[in-house]
Amino acid sequence: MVWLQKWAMRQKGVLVGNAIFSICIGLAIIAQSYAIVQVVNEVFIKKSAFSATFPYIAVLIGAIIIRVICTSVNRQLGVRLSTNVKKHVRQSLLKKWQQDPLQISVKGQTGSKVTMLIEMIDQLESYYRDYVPQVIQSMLVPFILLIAVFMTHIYSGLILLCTAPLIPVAYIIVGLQTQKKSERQLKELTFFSGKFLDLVQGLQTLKLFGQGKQQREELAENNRAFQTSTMSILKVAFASTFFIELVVTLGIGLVAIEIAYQMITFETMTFAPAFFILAIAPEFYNAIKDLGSAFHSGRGSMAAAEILEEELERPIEPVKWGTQPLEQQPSIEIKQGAFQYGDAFKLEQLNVKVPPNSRTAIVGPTGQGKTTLLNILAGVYELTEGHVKIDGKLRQEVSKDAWFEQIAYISQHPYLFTGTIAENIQMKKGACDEVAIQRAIEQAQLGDWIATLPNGMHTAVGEAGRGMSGGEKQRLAIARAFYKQCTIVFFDEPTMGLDVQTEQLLQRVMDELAQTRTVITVAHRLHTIQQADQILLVHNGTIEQTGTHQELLQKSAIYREMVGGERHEGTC
Ligand SMILES: Nc1ncnc2c1ncn2[C@@H]1O[C@H](COP(=O)(O)OP(=O)(O)OP(=O)(O)O)[C@@H](O)[C@H]1O
Repeated sequence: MVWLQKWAMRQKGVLVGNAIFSICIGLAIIAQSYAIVQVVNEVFIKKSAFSATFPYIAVLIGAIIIRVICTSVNRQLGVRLSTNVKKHVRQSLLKKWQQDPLQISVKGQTGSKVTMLIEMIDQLESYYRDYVPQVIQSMLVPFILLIAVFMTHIYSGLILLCTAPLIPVAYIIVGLQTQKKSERQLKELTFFSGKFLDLVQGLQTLKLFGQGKQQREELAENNRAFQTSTMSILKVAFASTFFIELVVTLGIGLVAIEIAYQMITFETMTFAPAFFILAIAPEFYNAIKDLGSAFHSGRGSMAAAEILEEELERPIEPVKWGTQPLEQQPSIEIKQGAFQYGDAFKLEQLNVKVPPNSRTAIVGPTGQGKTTLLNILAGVYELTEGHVKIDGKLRQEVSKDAWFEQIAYISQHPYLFTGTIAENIQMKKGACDEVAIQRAIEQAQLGDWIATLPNGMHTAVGEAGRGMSGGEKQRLAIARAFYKQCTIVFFDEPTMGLDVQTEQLLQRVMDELAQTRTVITVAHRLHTIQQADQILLVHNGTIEQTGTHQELLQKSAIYREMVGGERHEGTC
């Protein structure tokens, strides 16, 4: 709530406009009621000529026009408020994610991020478009009407004053009851959207593993849970509407009885003020009641706000960069480094030296932090302790652009964009340097395969590389590294899925890449490991051993075990 208000307060001009037009609405209601009362008074009580009512009819028409215009302007101001706030929240979220897009992209579901950026921010709309303008209107209009009633007849004013708070009380009770439910509903929606996107992306894998039916049932179950929580919120909302209507009817009834006593029994009131109060009373309650419908939609925004606030406040540790250029193929060094994913997993006592133009293999049992170490070296993650040096300089002194110009990163599942093979290699759309791309294709040993394609390097690859084998995708990613003329290659070697021929082909390509470049590989294959100048054995949350293949065979039992497994099974 405070977070939502904070964003609204940044739009002071719109809020002041809302207040001014709300005061105008209050005054227009008084003028409208006064004019109606005077018309009836002139025609039925005073029995005047109809022409005597003309000035009041003019006031009545004027008041109605002003009321309609002010209400419409207030709505437009609400739309402007919500558009401005949504734009600013979206910008803040993007700005936060841009602090370290690499880190953000490797963490969490893509679907959840998309839901957060689009649907969740859209859910803020009802709070700013309906709720905030209505709160301002529902505070000012009843206040103005109450003053008018008090000035006309004090006891009627007191009845309105005593019964009116019951309406907000009902809303508060409903709000408290629905808060937890709407938070749960939103979490279910986020989970549902994320899961749906994941299922669509992984449809082929699920079908191949015969998991289609089970996933369909799970999705239906999530859908039912979302439906149930929506219905339980609606139930509370309907019950509250009944209670509020009861309060309004009783309030107007009490005012009417009191006025009747004043007019008939005590004869202390004439027709005109009595009718004026009766005309104002429903307007008074309606102005407070309108808050209700806006309040319900406002509550939905609060749950979204909580999730967005949490995301915006969540600290991220962006990798720190500086401005110094890199003039040569740099060395990389980690000194006394430590890294932690929340409380879950920790790597510590990291000490690594990677000289230029050397081959480093990162090995270790599964889940020990090999990819994490590769990501630290590549500048995807920041150390929580210690420091990284590039070319002898602290990483926070080196220019980020200079670093990313030097490196290529080949992950286990390289992403291929919609576009041609050439566009995928040069990593941008449009005209390309065909000679350089052809050279990279040949170096990545993709030439024969591309020659069989109808449009050669200009053949389109489908979204996410559909239509290409795992080995072809890997080689296309390697072609990117050749084309880029990088000096350091980070490679997360695929653990499985490549046939022996493709594997040998990849090895030859990697050997060629390594001739003039620094290559740092998460290695699973004996060939890669044996070729390395140094091997980092990641185990028990640290780099347990460093050395060549022969040295590690002598020093480490776990290494001997892993390499022994490789001889039999093909991978470590
Ligand atoms: N973004 C993340 N947030 C929290 N924990 C993570 C994250 N990424 C990885 N982990 C955890 O950190 C540990 C190390 O993961 P990492 O991928 O570096 O291991 P690995 O040795 O490369 O594994 P594998 O050989 O199976 O690829 C694992 O326990 C993993 O579950």
